[in-house]
Amino acid sequence: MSALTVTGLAKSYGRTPVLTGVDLHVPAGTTTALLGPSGCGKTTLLRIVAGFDDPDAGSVELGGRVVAGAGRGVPARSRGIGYVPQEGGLFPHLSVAGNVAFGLPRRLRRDRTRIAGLLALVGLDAALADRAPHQLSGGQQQRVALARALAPEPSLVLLDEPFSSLDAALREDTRRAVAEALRATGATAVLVTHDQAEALSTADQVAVVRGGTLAQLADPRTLYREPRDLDVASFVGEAVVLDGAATGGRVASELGELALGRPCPDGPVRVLLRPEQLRLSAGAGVPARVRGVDFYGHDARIELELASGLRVSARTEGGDLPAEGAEVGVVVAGPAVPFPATAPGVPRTSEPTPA
Ligand SMILES: Nc1ncnc2c1ncn2[C@@H]1O[C@H](COP(=O)(O)OP(=O)(O)OP(=O)(O)O)[C@@H](O)[C@H]1O
Repeated sequence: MSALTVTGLAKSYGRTPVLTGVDLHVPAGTTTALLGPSGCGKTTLLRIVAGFDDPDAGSVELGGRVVAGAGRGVPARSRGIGYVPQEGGLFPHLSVAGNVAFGLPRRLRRDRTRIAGLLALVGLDAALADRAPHQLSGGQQQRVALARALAPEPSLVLLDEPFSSLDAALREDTRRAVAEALRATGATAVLVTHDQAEALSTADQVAVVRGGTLAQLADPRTLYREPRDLDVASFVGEAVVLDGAATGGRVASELGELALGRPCPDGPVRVLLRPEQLRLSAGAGVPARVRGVDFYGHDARIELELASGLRVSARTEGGDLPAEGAEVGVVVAGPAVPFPATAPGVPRTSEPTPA
């Protein structure tokens, strides 16, 4: 498996710039998720890496070899890249074994042990080997597609929204099986997704694509806890954003005096909290009115209205939930992350309701 390095990559379609200078390094044996809203250029980036499209500028290096840019263009078939498309793309006239064998060198195509090993790798029983693709669930089809992509031991595996057509339960199982198979083979992989939970839970690092470039490249925990700006913060999870005044590493805010997660100059500041940091407490904390309760089973999202009319979200375990209209106390756990008071594009959790 090889490291992937993308440098200064640019691509326009007609006069519309799609990628405007992407720098990305994926260390060998790790998985990077490309996360971004629809139309931000994730697939375009993946297609250039795969060799299906050429960049206008910049380069792609695989294992230290330039495969695109700088006057070079190694054809897709010679890059040693495995590709898993959105919906499997299995050959309908071949059995599961036939599909997986397609990825193997000719001399190994009849090796049932090898094929069973690849199916086991993606969590599938060898008994499925003789089925046709249409006799499999969507999740099983995606696992077969991954087994086929891994069969030739590619230098890099690209997965283009591989779980997007699956329903929630199947999606989670398939995602986990794919992540385990990638880890077990030491694959270098790039996963395109617009699902932040999928990106955070699957990848070693997440690249947030915004405006044709990378807004941030970081490991999942850093990205969630220390986003570069409030736009990234709200893209990778729900954000509670408050204005306040910082003094000596603490900030006075509408949710009381909060500790700051990193140093910032004294003065006006805008801070980020996550809804799971807001704890409801009877008889303690800052008073708030419950304006909505979304019950999800394992947890619940409580919409709270603060004294100023600002609405914020709390995430709590799904057990003892307050009634709508109830007055509760809010206590904040853990530090707030400071941003400049003038941070652009600030996504307030909710605008204050008019008086
Ligand atoms: N072959 C093409 N010709 C013209 N425009 C294109 C072409 N391919 C993509 N685009 C445009 O480039 C932009 C980026 O598309 P791309 O498919 O890379 O986005 P994406 O982030 O993968 O989106 P999604 O999550 O919806 O798949 C879009 O505005 C799209 O309409």
